[in-house]
Amino acid sequence: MEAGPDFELVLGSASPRRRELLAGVGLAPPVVPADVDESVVGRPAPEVAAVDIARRKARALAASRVGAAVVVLCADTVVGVQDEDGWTLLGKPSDRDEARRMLQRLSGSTQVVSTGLCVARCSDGALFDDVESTHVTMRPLGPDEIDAYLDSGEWRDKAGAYGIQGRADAFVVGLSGGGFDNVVGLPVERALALLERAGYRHLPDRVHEQ
Ligand SMILES: Cc1cn([C@H]2C[C@H](O)[C@@H](COP(=O)(O)OP(=O)(O)OP(=O)(O)O)O2)c(=O)[nH]c1=O
Repeated sequence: MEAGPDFELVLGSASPRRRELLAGVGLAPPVVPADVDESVVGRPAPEVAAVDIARRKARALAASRVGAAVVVLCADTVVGVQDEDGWTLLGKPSDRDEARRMLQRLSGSTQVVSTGLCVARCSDGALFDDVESTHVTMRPLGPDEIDAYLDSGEWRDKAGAYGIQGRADAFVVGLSGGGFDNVVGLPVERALALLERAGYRHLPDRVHEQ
């Protein structure tokens, strides 16, 4: 017999992609976005920054639910490119010009897309985190192609100014080391495993079968 509280799940994210990915495995939790400072200090590796920001989101949402039988799942997706000076992290572009610069930087290179996960168990304040990283290689993009992509508007609200789940799929020539779902914003199997660690019981059956 399972012991412990029967936790309610809350998705701490405004991202429609995360909601859809969870819905794909039969989970439709209520959504409560976290509003936190997503800035990073120095030049951390993308997996470090992604977990750090996901933890900030989870802590912020747990703070108003102290002692409740609730687990809050938060995530953060960061695109990182590395050169001789270290990592440059690309978050969500603030405007079209920044989106253009990001796409020019990503053109013809391999980037690391990391999604950090953090589950806050509000009953006792425990935090559980994990991260997945996917290497994404883009072919060289011409200026006209970048302009056409910017016209589509798909760059908005997406780390690195592109969505692999849309037209930018045509830019990608290689994917390794992690999942497609991770690039879209939520490594689903990893998120389910983390929820299980936190004591959430209402997971899709296949998690328990592993
Ligand atoms: C690289 C990439 C990112 N993205 C998205 C996933 C995330 O929604 C977004 C990165 O921003 P995040 O700050 O991780 O998430 P968010 O602001 O959308 O939502 P919240 O903070 O409330 O959880 O970029 C794609 O949809 N496709 C892609 O190919």
